Amino acid sequence: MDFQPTSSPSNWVVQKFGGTSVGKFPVQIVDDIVKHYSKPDGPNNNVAVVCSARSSYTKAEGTTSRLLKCCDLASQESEFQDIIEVIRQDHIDNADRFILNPALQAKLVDDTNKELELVKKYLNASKVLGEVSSRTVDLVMSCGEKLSCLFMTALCNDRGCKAKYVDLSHIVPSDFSASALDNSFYTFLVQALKEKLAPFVSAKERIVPVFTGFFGLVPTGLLNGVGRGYTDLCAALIAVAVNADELQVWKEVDGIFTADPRKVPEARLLDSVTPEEASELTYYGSEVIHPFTMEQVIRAKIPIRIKNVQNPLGNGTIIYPDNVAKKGESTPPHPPENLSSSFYEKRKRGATAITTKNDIFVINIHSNKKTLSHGFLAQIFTILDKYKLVVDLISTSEVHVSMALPIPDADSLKSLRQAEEKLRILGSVDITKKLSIVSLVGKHMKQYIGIAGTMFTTLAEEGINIEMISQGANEINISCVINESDSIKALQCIHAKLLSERTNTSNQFEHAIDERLEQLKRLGI
Ligand SMILES: Nc1ncnc2c1ncn2[C@@H]1O[C@H](COP(=O)(O)OP(=O)(O)O)[C@@H](O)[C@H]1O
Ligand SMILES: N[C@@H](CC(=O)OP(=O)(O)O)C(=O)O
Repeated sequence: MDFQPTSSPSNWVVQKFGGTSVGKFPVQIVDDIVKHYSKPDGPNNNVAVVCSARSSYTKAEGTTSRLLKCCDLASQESEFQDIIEVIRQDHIDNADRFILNPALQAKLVDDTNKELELVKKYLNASKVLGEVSSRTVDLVMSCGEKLSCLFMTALCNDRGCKAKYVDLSHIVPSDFSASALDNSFYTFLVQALKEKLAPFVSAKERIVPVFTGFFGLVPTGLLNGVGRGYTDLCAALIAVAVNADELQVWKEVDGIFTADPRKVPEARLLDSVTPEEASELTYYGSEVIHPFTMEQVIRAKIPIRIKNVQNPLGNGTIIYPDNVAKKGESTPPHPPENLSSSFYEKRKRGATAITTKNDIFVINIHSNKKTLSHGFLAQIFTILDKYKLVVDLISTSEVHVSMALPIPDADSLKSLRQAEEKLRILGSVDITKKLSIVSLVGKHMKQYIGIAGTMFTTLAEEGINIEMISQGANEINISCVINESDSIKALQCIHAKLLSERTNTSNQFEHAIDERLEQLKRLGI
């Protein structure tokens, strides 16, 4: 993929707002963030906004989840109207509450009703067929981002910040022939987004484009191909298209912490993490940023900054590789260096963060030796693939396989039970539920001896039983599976041993000595 970014500043920042932020803090987003970043006596940037569908409280009860529930109901030929009414009422109450200008408010209510009528049409057609295609799911899902962005555009204009709604739900033409989400598809999207941005880039007057954080009907279906959290990827592609100086992902936390601050009050805010670390944290339970986001922006040398909507002046956390030059710099840092911490600061911490993921089941399969071991693994994965079951961790010997799988809902449990029946043909199967994965993540852990040992000894000292152990092939993740009821205790005790401020301070002596020894070595003493 060749985006050919220029190294000079473009004076554009792309700001992505998640669903719960739009739901809870819309006025702060407009007044303290969008207006602030674009004002002449402030950072004076051109701002492009990208929003996800609104959630008043949690993502699980948000608009996207509700729309997906409607798709489920339609596919079972059941009634979905009540949920559409809940979505309508929620958005209309919101318009009443926040939009003061009567004309803007009336237009917003009208646009909201029109979008929901369209969704009802798609769902009614699917209900008759008793089947909802992935294309229909995408069309229905896009309504969430449309409603949210219609509202945010109206709110910006209502509060004196000129903004224009940009609907991306048809950016991929229906006859587009790509069969996969590959580089050529992303190149096509970036080009199409450049065209959408062009009028804003060339405009004499500053107008904030508000992009629906939904980029159309992608080849494999957005939900299958990208999954929930797709707005991060959409924002990344917009950042690449405008060659932004920074992609800002605004959340309800100050940035990325050494652990979920809700579960570990001593968790520390990190200045910077690498894209690999951010991906691992997201895969293993800390929903930081969608893993597909990073590749797009980092190729174009655009740093990603995670920031808090409630604390806009905080520095946040930067996601950027520690061995790649930034936009505007010709050479990468040497020795490899995080953006704001020194080499020794980074070495000192070893592990970067810890995370847990609940709703895990472990399947143990002991081969009946009727197939050779290579056939044994191949058959297991064919069965799991058939039931769309994802394996988070695996540990194997020639005749025994243990796998940790996320089973977060009734549908995946049903698939697991169906797969179990087939797996029994291969050998004895036992399944343990209510487990949790604990993952210690850190790009620099491999330079240390004894981190895994400390992690597992700490769990043993707390009387926490380990069900399974696995170290990721990329060497930035050491994981184990424990009882879900122990997960908070495990997080807190490992954090205290390997990640707390106190641990780092006590390590300072050790590293001061290390540093001195290296100096002496350099001097040949
Ligand atoms: N290591 C971590 N650093 C920061 N937040 C974390 C971490 N692990 C888990 N979290 C949780 O992830 C959530 C992400 O922020 P939130 O604004 O709720 O997301 P969204 O933008 O998807 O709405 C926070 O509630 C936070 O408690
Ligand atoms: N609205 C979509 C896309 C998204 O990215 O959401 P959020 O930015 O709130 O995580 C979802 O719920 O998955």
